[in-house]
Amino acid sequence: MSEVLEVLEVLEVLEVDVVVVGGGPAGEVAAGRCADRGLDTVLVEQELVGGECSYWGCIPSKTLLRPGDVRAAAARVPGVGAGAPPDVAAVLAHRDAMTSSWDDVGQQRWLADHGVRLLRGTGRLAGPRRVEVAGGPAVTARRAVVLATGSPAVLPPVPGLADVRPWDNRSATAAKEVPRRLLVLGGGAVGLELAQAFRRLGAAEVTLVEGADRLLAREEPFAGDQVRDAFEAEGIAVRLGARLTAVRREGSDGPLRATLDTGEELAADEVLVAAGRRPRTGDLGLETVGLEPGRPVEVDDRMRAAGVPGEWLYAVGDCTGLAPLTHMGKYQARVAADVVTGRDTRDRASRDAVPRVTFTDPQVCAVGLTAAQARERGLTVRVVDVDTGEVPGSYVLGEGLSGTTRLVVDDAAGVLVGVTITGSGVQELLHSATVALVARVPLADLAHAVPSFPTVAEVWLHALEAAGI
Ligand SMILES: Cc1cc2nc3c(=O)[nH]c(=O)nc-3n(C[C@H](O)[C@H](O)[C@H](O)COP(=O)(O)OP(=O)(O)OC[C@H]3O[C@@H](n4cnc5c(N)ncnc54)[C@H](O)[C@@H]3O)c2cc1C
Ligand SMILES: NC(=O)c1ccc[n+]([C@@H]2O[C@H](COP(=O)([O-])OP(=O)(O)OC[C@H]3O[C@@H](n4cnc5c(N)ncnc54)[C@H](O)[C@@H]3O)[C@@H](O)[C@H]2O)c1
Repeated sequence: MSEVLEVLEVLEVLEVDVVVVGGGPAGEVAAGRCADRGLDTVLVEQELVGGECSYWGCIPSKTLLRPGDVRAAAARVPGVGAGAPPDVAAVLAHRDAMTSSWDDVGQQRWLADHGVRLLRGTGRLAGPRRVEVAGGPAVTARRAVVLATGSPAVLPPVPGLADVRPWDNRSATAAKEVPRRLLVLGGGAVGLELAQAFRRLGAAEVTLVEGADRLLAREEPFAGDQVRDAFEAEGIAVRLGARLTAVRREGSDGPLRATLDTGEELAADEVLVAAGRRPRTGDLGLETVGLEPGRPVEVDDRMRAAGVPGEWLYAVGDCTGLAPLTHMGKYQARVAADVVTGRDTRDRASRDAVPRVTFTDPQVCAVGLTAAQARERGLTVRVVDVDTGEVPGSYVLGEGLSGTTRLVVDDAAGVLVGVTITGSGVQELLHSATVALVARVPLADLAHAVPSFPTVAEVWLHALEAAGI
């Protein structure tokens, strides 16, 4: 691998079939699939191959949540109990192992195994089909350039916030210790997962501030309500419809003092900003191909950038602004690579069939549209709700498990357009809903997909019965 890099670095101009800019999950998959199909492919990455997900996103956050999840699950089983509090040093050491201590040698090996050449540096478009790499060669793509530059965290313009060394997802997921008092700004997936992870790892005070009037504002309203109830029950304070108006730190290393627009004053040791993401397209040379820097790269259903003639520019993952999730970026990358390699594939999922799991306890799993989103699109839908906990499969997992399973039914078409499942440890149930939705399985046929006894999947039986099937 290093030999290849050295060769690439001495060349000033390189011509290949495909250049992928950004080696997160989306870029890696795009590059790997193009190379697997025989295209000469270069991947340009300025930091670590593996991107946000592997080092500061999905993997460390799920690793930090896992000890609390296991203890909560054990606490629900009579005669077992939660056991001793987690050994934080061991948990953090495991997190380090799961992120390969922020070293991408394993990912480099993966690229090499697939025949992808890695070019380390910042890539920038320089007109059609051309990518300049800072400190390296300019690369011309005979067939395609794929943008996969991801998204950094947004820092809201709260007076004082930028000066108090706020945590973002990177500082939080790479934390060396658990703060005693943590203030979390934002009640989306990042804020919720990390608030619960740190609380369950021993943070004495966690306060979460959300500007909207509910948590997980894009999901069914009951989902955010159930998470809030669970958070408050385990000592996480939740402030809804509230905004930070000022933050300051006492001395250079002292505690934080935050003021909310409600007048409430909060003290904390760290503040985690989890207020959303923006596409990393500000300094990517988009203007050299007629696109606006800083905006999401809009794509069609072949993942081709809209408004760029010649069908050579593609975008996948968070930088498209479509569905900022690893699995969706990887899906879009498979579509893009298929199109680049001459297959007739279109994106059928990124707008209407996005599966999503917020890994809190209770988890919030959803695919497709909420009832409100379906109605906004002019669909006439019916909502069917049943209790996720009221099945024998749930009783045997432990006591007190509850949640809601909601089907959003389009009766005219006889299919589901949305499913939400809340409950503890229900993540693996979601894919059954995704299959039903994407394949547009008629509701009448779903009655013949028999869930095993005693599994939580029997909630499908109850839901279909409630739907009159
Ligand atoms: C705390 C947290 C938890 C998350 N948990 C989940 C989860 O459980 N499940 C899930 O599906 N999603 C999760 N996500 C979202 C997920 O991390 C992102 O959707 C995913 O990483 C996006 O992949 P990507 O390849 O588009 O971009 P990224 O992962 O951001 O990768 C982009 C890469 O491009 C590189 N790059 C950028 N610009 C350039 C340039 N000009 N030249 C060269 N290289 C460049 C960057 O260095 C980076 O490596 C989480 C996010 C966060 C913050
Ligand atoms: N489990 C998962 O799959 C997972 C986990 C983490 C992140 N992600 C992905 O990453 C994306 C980004 O997550 P996120 O949680 O950072 O963003 P988000 O957009 O989902 O949520 C941000 C929240 O912060 C609130 N907010 C913004 N500015 C605020 C302010 N000044 N004061 C108070 N509240 C404010 C917003 O109302 C919103 O509810 C998500 O959309 C998701 O796709 C996924």
